[in-house]
Amino acid sequence: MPTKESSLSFDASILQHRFNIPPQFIWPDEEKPCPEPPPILDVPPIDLSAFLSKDPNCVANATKLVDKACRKHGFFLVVNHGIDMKLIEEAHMGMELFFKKPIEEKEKALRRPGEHCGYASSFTSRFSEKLPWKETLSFRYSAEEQLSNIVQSYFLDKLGEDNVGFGRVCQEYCEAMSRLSLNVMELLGMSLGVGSSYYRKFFEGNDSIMRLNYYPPCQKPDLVLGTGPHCDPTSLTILHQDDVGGLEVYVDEKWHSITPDPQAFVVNVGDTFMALSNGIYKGCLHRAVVNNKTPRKSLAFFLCPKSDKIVKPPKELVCDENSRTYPDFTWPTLLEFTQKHYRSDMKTFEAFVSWLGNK
Ligand SMILES: C=C1C[C@]23C[C@H]1CC[C@H]2[C@]1(C)CCC[C@@](C)(C(=O)O)[C@H]1[C@@H]3C(=O)O
Ligand SMILES: O=C(O)CCC(=O)C(=O)O
Ligand SMILES: [Fe+2]
Repeated sequence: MPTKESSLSFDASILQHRFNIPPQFIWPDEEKPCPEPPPILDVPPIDLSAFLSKDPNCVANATKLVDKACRKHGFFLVVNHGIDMKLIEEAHMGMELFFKKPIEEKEKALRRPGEHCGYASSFTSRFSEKLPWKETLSFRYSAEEQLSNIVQSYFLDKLGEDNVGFGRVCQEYCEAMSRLSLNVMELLGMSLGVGSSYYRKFFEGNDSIMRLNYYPPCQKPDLVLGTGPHCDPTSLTILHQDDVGGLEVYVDEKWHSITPDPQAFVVNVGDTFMALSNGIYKGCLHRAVVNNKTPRKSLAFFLCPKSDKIVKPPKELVCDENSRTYPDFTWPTLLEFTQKHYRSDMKTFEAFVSWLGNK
């Protein structure tokens, strides 16, 4: 994990107008964006309220669609989710205002080496090549009662009074995402045949990560990537993208785009849930491309278990035909691996398992 300090700071307000892209941002030919717009992935929207109504036909339909999607690529859309559109719009507006602030103000929350929270501008001090064309702000959310104001306190402490209003919006947004995640965990539990409460209980006290992604325009969008190809090492990602487009998923040996739908959340399985399902459901490969005209924003809620939870599949999913696929681990160990030892990509979990074995 290269951590040498780089003199280059990704001041989006400057870089987005440059035609000569610094080489650190240029990806190798085999990883560059597709020369032509990729095909659209046909992802069936899952009606979450219908599933939660417990109507047998709705439950059967939702679990069938989720099971097929998660065995194949780990992505699905959730609609009729019950999250207030006003809250989503407030989060996007707050993000727009935050990332337009002067870099000196954003860097009050600068991510420190080895930590996952904070503001980062394309990780210039973290990686020395294939830099992502994005700014991010990441912070911790906990569903535990005694940490019920952790998000707003983070904004006040790191970014000051001016940002406390946005901190309140992010606090409410994370609470809504936590509720939504637990409902999706009921759906995944039913789809895997272990019942609606198994995974819901596992994530009740979740200790998750919220990430705001801001992708400035780039004058040479075919040379760079907003976010490089990867599987999320976390358990479940609930992502809301704006209407610009740029999220791509690797399915059937080729990249596909996910059409933006403001009424929908994109949900994807991460490596940790892959382990919780004993490899039955797959974490899937995805990335984000940028364009030369419009900034793109996405809100990514990464559901993670409490630090003391042992990640292992329920016994119902372990049998002679499907023996244990991965060793027991805790999420903080995998998180530390991604922050201090390995840059997450499409092979993170494989690298983590061998690193664990050699510890
Ligand atoms: C635990 C995490 C590490 C990353 C943020 C969350 C889940 C996704 C990971 C990430 C986005 C995968 C691509 C590489 C990465 C470095 C990035 O582009 O931001 C990853 C995040 C991280 O390590 O900060
Ligand atoms: O911005 C997007 O659409 C994808 C971002 C992503 O994959 C991530 O932050 O893990
Ligand atoms: Fe991701």
